[in-house]
Amino acid sequence: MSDFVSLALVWWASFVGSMVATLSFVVFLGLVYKLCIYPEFISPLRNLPGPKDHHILLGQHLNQFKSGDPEEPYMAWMRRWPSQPLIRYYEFLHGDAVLINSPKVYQEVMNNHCYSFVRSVPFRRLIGDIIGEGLVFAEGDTHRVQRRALGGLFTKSNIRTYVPGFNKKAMKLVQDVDNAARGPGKVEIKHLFAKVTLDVIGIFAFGIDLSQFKLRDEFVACYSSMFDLTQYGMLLAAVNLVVPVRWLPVKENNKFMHASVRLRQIMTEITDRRIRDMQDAKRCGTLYDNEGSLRKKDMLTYMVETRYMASHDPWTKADLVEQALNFLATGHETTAGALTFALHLLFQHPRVVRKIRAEARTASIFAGDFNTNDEFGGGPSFNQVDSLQYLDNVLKECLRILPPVAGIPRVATKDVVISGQVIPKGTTLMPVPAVMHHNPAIWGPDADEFKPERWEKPAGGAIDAEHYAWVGFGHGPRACIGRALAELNVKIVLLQLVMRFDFRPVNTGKVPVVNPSGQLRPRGNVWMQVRRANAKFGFNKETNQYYCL
Ligand code: HEM
Repeated sequence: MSDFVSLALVWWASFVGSMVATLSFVVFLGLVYKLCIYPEFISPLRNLPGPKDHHILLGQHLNQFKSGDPEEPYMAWMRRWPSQPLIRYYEFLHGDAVLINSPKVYQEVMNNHCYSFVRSVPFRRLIGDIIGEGLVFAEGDTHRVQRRALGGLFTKSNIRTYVPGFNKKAMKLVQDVDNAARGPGKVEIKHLFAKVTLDVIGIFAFGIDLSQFKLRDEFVACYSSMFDLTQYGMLLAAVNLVVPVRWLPVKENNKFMHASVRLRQIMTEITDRRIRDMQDAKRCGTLYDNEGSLRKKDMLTYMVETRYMASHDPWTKADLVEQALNFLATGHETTAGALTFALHLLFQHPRVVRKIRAEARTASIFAGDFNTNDEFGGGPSFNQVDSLQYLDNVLKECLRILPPVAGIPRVATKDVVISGQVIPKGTTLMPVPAVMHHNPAIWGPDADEFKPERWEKPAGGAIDAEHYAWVGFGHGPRACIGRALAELNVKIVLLQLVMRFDFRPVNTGKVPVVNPSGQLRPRGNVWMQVRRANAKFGFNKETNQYYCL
């Protein structure tokens, strides 16, 4: 009997041993195929140009993390192959990825074949907890339905109705900056802009003055915990792109998850209260005005009425919370980034500042002494802001030089042919706005220079023809839904500040940014010296325009 048992044990051990050996051999063969044979000899992308300095397992993830800037490696590849529309690189375990490097490819991916691609898993891991499961992560038909449901809120004609509220918030900002101008003479703009853009989103999306309820400061603190990462926090975020590690009980993760939970708590409270108030108002017959329109016009009220209270296919309360979080994050972070980079850039180009002031003066937007008799009144009207062509060019140029969105990767859900090239299912396509915006093959040898005048080219010039070369707000069915709101907000705030103050960056040159990140977020504070402007205006009778000295 004991002989039989030991025989059986020996047999079992050798069986397990040979199974392990076979399995290891199969895994080894699989890895050889995945890491060498498929990418080098079989992948339809094998003949595309691209960098070869990747890590054998981590692909370009390691170089991207080490570069210290979410755009830097892509920019280097664009500079090396400026005329190649597609540049191939590797992700984790030699997963195929392609950088979009021409307006035509951008158009085909983001417009013509938009729904053949979905957001990538690493991108969802990077920001999903922060921005919520709303429109940004909806796919296919769900995306089409949500976009249709919300699109009407973002039209220019609706946005213009918010101008008085936005002006009020911009004036509050002016007061804060003026306190700094009369006091320490310097001001930290990143957090100041985060506050004003949150205030604006509060009015537009929730019909609430967030600053009054002290919610704004709590939101700023939550976003700061999630975005302003320490070196170790950035390392965790980078590892999390490849393997999920948010569950690890370390300080950085706890801080991140605490902020994520708190954001949802606050938003759930706001949504709960709004639903209750609207149900009460409906019972009392006060939900609508005499014309049958909702009395409150903000986005949350609209979503509760049209989607939560809908009899057909309603959204749940959790859906509303995720959508609201989506707009809170996408709306304020990008706009605050745009403002921070624009102000920093503008005041390194005094000539541009003078032209903005002269144009505003010509459009009768005056900067008076706001402590006594403020000629701005409540601020410029929508039509006044809309008429400022030079300011519009400046904004386009700011967003060209420093686009706040660093890049949102897509993954092909089936084989797609783009620009004659087969893109196999599962390939990551990477649109990086800065890559499109700095390519000398598209913009010419002065691609890196800040020149708002380049937008004055007559219609039909190179830039018009290359519509998809400027992608600050994206294009196609997934283009930025908040563009009109963002442009108006940035222009109003910039005008108010540029007309009243002279700034000077404490540190000139490139602002260091957080990495990894889907957006360009300054790392640390951004300080500017500030004093009240003493701009002098003159009037040119020949051109019938003001000029600024
Ligand atoms: C200067 C400020 C802004 C910039 C530069 C910007 C840029 C962008 C870009 C480039 C995209 C397209 C991303 C892609 O490739 O898929 C996008 C999408 C989006 N943006 Fe903005 N954005 C700004 C402000 C806003 C504002 C104010 C809101 C809302 C209040 C907003 C809401 C969204 C949403 C929801 C999407 C996803 C749209 C979809 O997938 O259908 N953004 N934004």
